[in-house]
Amino acid sequence: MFIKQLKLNGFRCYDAVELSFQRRINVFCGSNGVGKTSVLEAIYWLSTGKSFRSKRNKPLIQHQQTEFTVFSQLADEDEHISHSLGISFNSKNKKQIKLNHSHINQQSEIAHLVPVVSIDPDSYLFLDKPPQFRRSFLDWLVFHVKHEYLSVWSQTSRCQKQLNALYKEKQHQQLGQWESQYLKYASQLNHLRSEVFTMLEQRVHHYISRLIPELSDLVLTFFQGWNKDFSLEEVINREREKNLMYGNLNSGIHKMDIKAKMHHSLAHDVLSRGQKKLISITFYLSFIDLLSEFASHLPVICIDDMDAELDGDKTKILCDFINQSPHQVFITTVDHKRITSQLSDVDVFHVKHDGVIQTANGMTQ
Ligand SMILES: Nc1ncnc2c1ncn2[C@@H]1O[C@H](COP(=O)(O)OP(=O)(O)OP(=O)(O)O)[C@@H](O)[C@H]1O
Repeated sequence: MFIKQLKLNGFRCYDAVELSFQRRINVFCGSNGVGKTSVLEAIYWLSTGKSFRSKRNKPLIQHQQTEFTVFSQLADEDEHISHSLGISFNSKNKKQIKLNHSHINQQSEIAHLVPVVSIDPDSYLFLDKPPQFRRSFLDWLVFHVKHEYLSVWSQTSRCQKQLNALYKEKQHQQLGQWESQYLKYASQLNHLRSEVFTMLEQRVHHYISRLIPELSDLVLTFFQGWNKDFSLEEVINREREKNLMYGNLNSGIHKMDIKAKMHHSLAHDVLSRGQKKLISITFYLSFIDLLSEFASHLPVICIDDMDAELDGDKTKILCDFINQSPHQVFITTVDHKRITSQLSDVDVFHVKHDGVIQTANGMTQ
């Protein structure tokens, strides 16, 4: 599945724009602030219903407008249009998803149909971000790799909410029942996460040895959210008084993290910014590999500001990965010549001010 056509109305700086894409590599270039990232953001939004750079959706609505629409035609490998997908969002926070003219309630259905992986300036801070960021990253991967994830995750968070309410209200009677429900689902979720982490870890090491062999000593660990010397049941029993005192569950799967260490120090504290960016990229390349292997459809890849801060050799390795991959890829860059000379099968889009996009053959969209 790939994105053959994209129409944006009232999205960020785009009043109305219609773009046709080719199956492989599409590069958006232009000066700062002209709207390159916004195109990638729209593609990511289409799949996830979220922006990769804004926590809220309202800032995506063009100033002076009350709603935006992102519409796309999806094609199969033979380039035949197989789905038309339109998602609109308005200033009253109402989202409408239409797939082949039928209303869809669950964004997760679209995420399965057209998975999109975004590698953007936030992704490059993978090691510096708070644990929540790495947790979402791993959970997003588990969602695609393990089909039972969504139901286990929603049961776990339902039990956790209930438990937190009981701890807060100091309701001892029902605690045992909800703690054992929580334990059941949290253990399942922990198992799914730890299996996917092991797959991820193997691939990250593979990419580190290719991209940054000097960092091959990096040690990754899966922190499940509680002391590994005890079972979750033991921890919950030991911490019950504390949980009641603070009014919430202290340890559990909501504290999960991926820790990276170099020579016994946190990688975040000892690596250079460029090295941290490269390590981050290895996580995302591994993510793409696993999605390609397990998801029902090949993921579309968006890479924002691709070559910023990468030296020539590293940019070349990344270009080689893209050339060899079967994915549809969208890239933004300020100076396209540096990367397009190393990529094959590329369409270049020149993004100008005022939402005007020019294709290589001179057509203005
Ligand atoms: N809701 C909105 N309505 C109208 N314009 C907006 C809105 N949100 C952002 N913009 C503007 O859209 C423009 C495009 O921003 P975008 O981040 O896509 O640019 P870019 O080309 O990727 O820039 P850079 O190279 O600096 O990353 C910016 O000028 C921004 O101020």
